[in-house]
Amino acid sequence: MSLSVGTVPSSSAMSVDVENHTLEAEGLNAENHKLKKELGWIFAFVMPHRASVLGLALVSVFASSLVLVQPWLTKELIDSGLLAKDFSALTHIAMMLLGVGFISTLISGLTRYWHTLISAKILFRLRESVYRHLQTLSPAFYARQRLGDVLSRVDGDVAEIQRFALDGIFAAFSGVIGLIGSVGLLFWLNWRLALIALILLPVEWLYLRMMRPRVEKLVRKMRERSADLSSFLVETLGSLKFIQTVAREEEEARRLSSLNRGYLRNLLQLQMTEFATQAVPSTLTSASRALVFLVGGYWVIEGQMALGALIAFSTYLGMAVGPVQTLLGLYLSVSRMRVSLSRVQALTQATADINRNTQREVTCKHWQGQLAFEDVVFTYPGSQQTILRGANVQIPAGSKVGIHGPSGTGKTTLVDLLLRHYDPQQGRITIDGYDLRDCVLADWRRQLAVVAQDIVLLRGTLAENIRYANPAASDEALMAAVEQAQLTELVATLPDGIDTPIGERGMNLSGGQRQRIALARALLQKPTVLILDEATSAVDLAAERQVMDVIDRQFADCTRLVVSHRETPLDNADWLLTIEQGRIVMTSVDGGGSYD
Ligand SMILES: Nc1ncnc2c1ncn2[C@@H]1O[C@H](COP(=O)(O)OP(=O)(O)OP(=O)(O)O)[C@@H](O)[C@H]1O
Repeated sequence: MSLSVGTVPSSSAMSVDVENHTLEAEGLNAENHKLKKELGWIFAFVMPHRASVLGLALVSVFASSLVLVQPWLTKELIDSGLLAKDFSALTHIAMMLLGVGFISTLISGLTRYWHTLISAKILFRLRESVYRHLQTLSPAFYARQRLGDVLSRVDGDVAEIQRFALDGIFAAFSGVIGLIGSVGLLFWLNWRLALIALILLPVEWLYLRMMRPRVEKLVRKMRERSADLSSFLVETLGSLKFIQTVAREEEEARRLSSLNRGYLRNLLQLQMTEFATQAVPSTLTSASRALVFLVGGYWVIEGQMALGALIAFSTYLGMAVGPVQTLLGLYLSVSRMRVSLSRVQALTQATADINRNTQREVTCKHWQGQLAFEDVVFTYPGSQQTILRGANVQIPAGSKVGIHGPSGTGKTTLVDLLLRHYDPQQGRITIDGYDLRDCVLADWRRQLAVVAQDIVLLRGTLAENIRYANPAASDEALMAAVEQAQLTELVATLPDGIDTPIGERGMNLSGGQRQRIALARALLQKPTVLILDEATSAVDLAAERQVMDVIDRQFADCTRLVVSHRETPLDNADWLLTIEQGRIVMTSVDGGGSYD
């Protein structure tokens, strides 16, 4: 697997720091050709919305052009109103100015809504694409990569890109046009008219004060939504191996879409409230401008004020300040966006350890459960240590195989190869004679139930957790699984029975209870192959005996692979399997022979 975002050994703070610098340096050192590639990548997400983006750009050009109408109105005001000494024309043009201000405000509200909608859609498409990619990566990626860092890229950096798309590009658009329009109109200021222009300022200030708590409330709500999103990502990405095992990637991606929709609703609400907060002051500014023309125009007619001063004042008031500030702010946004773009794209360049696309697409639903390793050679990507060196074994369907032996010989590696978290470099692993690489991945993984030492429980009710690998299971099947896994007593003690939320990661349950939940889940899944990987190591011998009795009884028809250092789980095994110097040795418990 190649990963360009760097790796972080968890034990050393110093190396974490070094890795962070490497990550940042990579983002900052993005050269021109890289930027081109990155922009090309982002363009793919913009393309589906090209018609909206084009429409939005045109509306923005129109809105910016409206600003330029004002000098023209000024000219009309001088020629037709002041020089002609026509007070009614003067009033008429002042009303037109007010109208232009009003239309501009309306258009900017519309474009803000439109900007938010389009940029959010692009952002979510981008985020969902990155998330789907992360779902395909193997456990080795998450063992090397800090989850928080992944999260900050998927969340914060993607948001930074959106912020740029939302505020930056279109602000630059109107800023440049506004600046070009206003450059020729900068003249002198008139202090008396300035006072008149500022007369509505206290009203604007009072209004902003009134609106502030409302905006704050919405921003807080927004942050909570954002925290929900982060929690979802941390929870599911942290449990991805399990989610892959039960082939629920699609459902998780859909949950993300639904969170995104909630986020979008809040985002639009916030944006519109912020818009309303700014719209009133800006309308009042337009009114001030009209007042300036009325009073200033009157003074000019009365000979109390120079005509040039009035023109300079009005144009300065309307156009000079905003665009310059916008463009300066944009300068900083571009560099922030560039770093974020490169950080996000680096995630998508991490490649999976297996090829998910099969040539033959074997989808048989009625596996017998005969497993075979044929000349399997396997080394972890990036590792020097070869774990399997030409391993051969045939595991008969429906047999119970105890896998034991010294630590670190590769027992868990065998399980991960069966689950296709990795593929062997040489040889093949088969189910009923079919190469696992020819089976549809999700189909194959649904045939395997794994009960490991760390039981994965997700936020939700007990019933939802038991149903996780088989959400379509009937209530009767669910209750039967509960009974077979000896969970009836626990269900009776819970306040809402099987519908009681069991909390994040099942914190309030004992090891034995968690194990039984995992068993009930496996029972409901009706697997072809059951894998127990040190599943009972956290409970005492009596509980272990009980759990193993349930397993031997309820999964008698499944091919059972039991990885354990203890003896009880291996009782009643048909075969015992060990890995010795990269080769698999399997001996019959009856002394009937061995397989190497
Ligand atoms: N992602 C990985 N990258 C590189 N090496 C790994 C990785 N995972 C495991 N290993 C190494 O592969 C070897 C076999 O590990 P594995 O977990 O399969 O052993 P095990 O027999 O299950 O051990 P235990 O009995 O302690 O659970 C070990 O030396 C381990 O350090």
